Amino acid sequence: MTVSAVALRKSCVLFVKAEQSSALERSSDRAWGTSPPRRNFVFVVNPRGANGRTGREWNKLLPYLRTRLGGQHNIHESLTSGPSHAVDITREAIREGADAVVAVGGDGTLHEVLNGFFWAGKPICPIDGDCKRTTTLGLIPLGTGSDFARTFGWKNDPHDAIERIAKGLRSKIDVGLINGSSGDQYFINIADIHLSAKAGYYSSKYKSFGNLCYVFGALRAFFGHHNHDLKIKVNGQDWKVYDKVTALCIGNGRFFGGGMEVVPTADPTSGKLEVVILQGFRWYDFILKLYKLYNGSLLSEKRVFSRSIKSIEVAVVEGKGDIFVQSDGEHLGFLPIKCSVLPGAIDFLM
Ligand SMILES: Nc1ncnc2c1ncn2[C@@H]1O[C@H](COP(=O)(O)OP(=O)(O)OP(=O)(O)O)[C@@H](O)[C@H]1O
Repeated sequence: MTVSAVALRKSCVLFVKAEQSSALERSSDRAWGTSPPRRNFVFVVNPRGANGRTGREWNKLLPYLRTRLGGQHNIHESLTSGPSHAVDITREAIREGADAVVAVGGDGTLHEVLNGFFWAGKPICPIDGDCKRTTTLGLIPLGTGSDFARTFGWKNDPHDAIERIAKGLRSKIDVGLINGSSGDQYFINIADIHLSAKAGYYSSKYKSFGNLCYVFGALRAFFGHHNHDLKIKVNGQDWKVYDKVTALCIGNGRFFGGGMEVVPTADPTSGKLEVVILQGFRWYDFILKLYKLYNGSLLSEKRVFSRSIKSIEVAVVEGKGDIFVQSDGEHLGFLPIKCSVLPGAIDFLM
């Protein structure tokens, strides 16, 4: 997707201006020789997230954030102007030497900020060339679903998030890399294929209904849905055919669709991804088994298969068959895809 050059220029100027003042603040810290260096935190805010709630909450939150974090941090605020803008803001911030880039919004915003940590298949380095100095990824979950935060038991509560940021605890977490029809894409939560991806595609059209968007999206995806035979290659071994696949989920995180625990064994610090394959499901199975999706017991179902992987390739067995693919709730295109884990690729503020 293209980004408005004007909007991008504006965001860069905003960051550069704040950088100049922070450089001054840093030198005065050093002159006194007492305080630790101030840290540059860039907050990438999607004002349209959660149907505009993110922007409204952020405006109320910013004065508190400045009070709580302003003593040790330079706070840089950057609002997105449209889809993909968060990718560009993040790349610019890392090149300028930001200590942390914090996504403020839902999983879509987090996904874009994550993708801003990479360029041409490699992590982005600061302009001064010091690639050992890593930028940390942070999150203030304020989206419709905010599903990645659920893996850590976090709520959509921005004050909790600010406390976590203030504590500054960091942990290395894994990232998934997908190579498909849209080129390289990184994901932090779940990549999924077929029915759930189609439901995600449609639910994005109903975000104005809040969490109900997932119900409407699922209902629309069921119309004309057929389970499909897929061939799958795990960890570079031989292709194996899985018949009547309803959905296939590759989890770094555990939840999607506004709280469905579809990959209950996923752990973003494990160095692996967990794959869950649902086979032969009919529409009424979802009604009967919906509670299992919400209480994390789906793996007890006979037609649900799960395993840990380092890499996976998925393709249709015959013909083209437009099988939807999404990652972190964002539509990515259609099969085939290759996917692998990048263990500990990101420093994350926990
Ligand atoms: N200024 C903007 N105007 C319109 N869309 C935007 C803007 N900035 C970002 N976006 C797009 O909004 C989409 C959704 O954002 P986000 O994920 O923050 O909220 P959400 O969809 O409500 O939450 P969740 O993904 O957790 O359900 C993203 O895919 C992003 O590309």
